Amino acid sequence: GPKYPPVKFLSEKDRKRILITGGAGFVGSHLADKLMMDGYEVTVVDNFFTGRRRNVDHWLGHGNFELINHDVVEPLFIEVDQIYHLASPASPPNYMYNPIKTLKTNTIGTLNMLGLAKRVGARLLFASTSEVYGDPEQHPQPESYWGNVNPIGPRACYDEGKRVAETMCYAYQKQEGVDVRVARIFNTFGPRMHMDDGRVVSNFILQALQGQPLTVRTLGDGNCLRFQRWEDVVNPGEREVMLGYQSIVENSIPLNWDQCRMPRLLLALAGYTQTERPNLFHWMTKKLNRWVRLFDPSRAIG
Ligand SMILES: O=C(O)[C@H]1O[C@H](OP(=O)(O)OP(=O)(O)OC[C@H]2O[C@@H](n3ccc(=O)[nH]c3=O)[C@H](O)[C@@H]2O)[C@H](O)[C@@H](O)[C@@H]1O
Repeated sequence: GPKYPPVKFLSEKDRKRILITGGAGFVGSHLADKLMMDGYEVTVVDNFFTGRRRNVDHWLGHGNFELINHDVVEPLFIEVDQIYHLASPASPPNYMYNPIKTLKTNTIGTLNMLGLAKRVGARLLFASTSEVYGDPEQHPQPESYWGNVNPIGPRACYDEGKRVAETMCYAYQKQEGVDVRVARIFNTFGPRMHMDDGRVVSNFILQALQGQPLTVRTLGDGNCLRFQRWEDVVNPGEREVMLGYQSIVENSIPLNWDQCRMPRLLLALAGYTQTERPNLFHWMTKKLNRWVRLFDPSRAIG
């Protein structure tokens, strides 16, 4: 039979049934791996808009694993103990490709998953985003910051979709007693990201591999966008759900490199040295960079 990664044995009582929406996507599939290896029963739901079957195909046929081709905009009736609701395109070119669909996914899709959580009494974690802060007027942004979003701006379908989804989560908590968690995820990178994702890390890698200048944007004061590895998103997110931390958490652990340092490392990995190719950086320094979002890690690690 097929060879699967090693899976812990859990007794039937401990073997929670866990739904991951968007579970064939970049972050969702790493979460699926973690929960599978921890011995849980994992159901992945994905419509394969940006998710890929190959991200989870190493689990197909495993007794603890199920893959359902389903769009969360349609209601879903299954029996589960926990829900990780990650379904949504996350990179700007993807979510701006069909803004109405992005809105439906984050609003109707979230409503459906909250309805499911309410019916079966499941705890639900909603994957929100640093984009709820919009063009922040405060640096870094703590969870208590309300944000500064243009409701009709080019990113509004995603930003406002995630904002109303957060509102729905806490409405279902207050009115219906649904046990919710909201994690605001900041720029994440790692294996299984699309090469054409359009966000900065994959852009840098592509530029480095093609020997093109790396387009690095920095703030005048030397501050840069911060990144997190996928492990630093999946593990705290999982801990929040399993251990029952409550309230909104910026789901971030600071990584010791940022947008200023990362390009040098990528170039080294691509086999270049700066002396060989002195023009490999294209630094763009701006006095005030409204779009820069920096997380405040105190709550996530405190
Ligand atoms: O309109 C209202 O007045 C009511 O709206 C919701 O109730 P309801 O629309 O019946 O639906 P929920 O049970 O909250 O579920 C929301 C959605 O999730 C979907 N759902 C529900 C359960 C399920 O297992 N799966 C699933 O996809 C349903 O199709 C529904 O569209 C609220 O929960 C009620 O408090 C409110 O009174």
